[in-house]
Amino acid sequence: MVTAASRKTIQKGKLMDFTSTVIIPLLFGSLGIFGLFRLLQWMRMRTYLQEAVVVITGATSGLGKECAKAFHAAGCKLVLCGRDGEKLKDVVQELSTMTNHRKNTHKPHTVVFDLSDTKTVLNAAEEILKYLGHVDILINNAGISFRGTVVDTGLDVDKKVMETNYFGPIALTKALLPSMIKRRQGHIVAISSVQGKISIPFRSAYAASKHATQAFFDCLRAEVEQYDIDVTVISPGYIQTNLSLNAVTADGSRYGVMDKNTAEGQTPAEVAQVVLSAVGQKKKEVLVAGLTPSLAVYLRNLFPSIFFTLMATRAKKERKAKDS
Ligand SMILES: NC(=O)C1=CN([C@@H]2O[C@H](COP(=O)(O)OP(=O)(O)OC[C@H]3O[C@@H](n4cnc5c(N)ncnc54)[C@H](OP(=O)(O)O)[C@@H]3O)[C@@H](O)[C@H]2O)C=CC1
Ligand SMILES: CCCCCCCCCCCCCCCC(=O)OCC(=O)COP(=O)(O)O
Repeated sequence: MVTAASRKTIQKGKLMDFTSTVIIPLLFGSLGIFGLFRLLQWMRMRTYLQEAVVVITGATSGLGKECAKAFHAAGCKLVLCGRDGEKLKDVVQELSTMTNHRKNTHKPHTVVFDLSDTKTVLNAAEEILKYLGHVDILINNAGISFRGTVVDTGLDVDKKVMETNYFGPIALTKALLPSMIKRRQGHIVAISSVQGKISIPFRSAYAASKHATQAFFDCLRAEVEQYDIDVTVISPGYIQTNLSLNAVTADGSRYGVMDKNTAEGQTPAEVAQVVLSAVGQKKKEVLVAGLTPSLAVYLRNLFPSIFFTLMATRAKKERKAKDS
């Protein structure tokens, strides 16, 4: 006779059998497949980056310097670009003392030029190609920010920000592109910003330059896919760098303030790892930001009028705080 208690024991036994024969193998199988997938991804990325010629602009500080460390440790042949030769030498020296990397690293080459001066940009591209023969990955990182109202800002300031953040990087990209097309190989990276996707008050020149960056490199991606050239646009939120200190103001002077948002942002080393992995995985675009900036991007696209109202309120509040 089958009692209620023995029926329960049979059911429990069946459940245990099911768990040990189906659920557990399935779980371990999935973990195994996931692990294998990650391992293959890592190996592909390692092969892609090892020995790759990587040009990084704005390598003297902040995100550019951390990218230099990350790509150097990955075995890339670096070309570090900046305005200040001495600062670049210091970065090279710092890289040579790095110990936590694999053995096959390379001493970086340095190129000094000002991105806001197109002629020097073109000379630099020529020098890079002459010295290394080709470029595998170009990381357009250098940039400056801006603080000021539209009404008080001279056009020369708008132009300066556009020259540094937009015309300089696109000039360098255009100068290196033909050799990439010829080789049917290359990867162009643009360090944009969340402000390439949303515009916030008192950042007109900066947000405009980053929107232009986003648009240009999106067009480029579509045009060069046929030559097997990749384009990655990275849009970070706040990073703990000198960006706000070095920002230019309405009258052209240096802002010189470390903003709270900047000081509380992600570390440049964290963001550099995201850049490395995005490049290694040939991602088309990556938003690297906290919850509020990420939500702001969605809000701008899904409910623009709410976003515009919030920005107008923010502008009034900031203006009031400044005036008082
Ligand atoms: N920090 C942040 O919160 C965020 C930064 N970004 C972007 O990250 C990128 C790197 O900035 P970040 O590291 O934060 O700031 P930093 O000010 O620390 O670094 C900027 C770099 O750009 C270089 N640079 C500036 N102007 C020129 C120029 N005319 N010619 C050549 N190089 C120049 C600087 O060189 P020098 O040492 O000579 O001044 C420096 O190496 C920028 O494109 C920025 O817009 C994006 C989102 C957020
Ligand atoms: C559904 C709820 C949505 C809530 C959204 C609220 C919107 C609030 C506005 C948030 C604005 C975020 C701005 C982020 C800007 C940013 O991360 O910029 C990165 C930079 O490039 C920094 O440069 P800066 O010179 O401005 O320091």
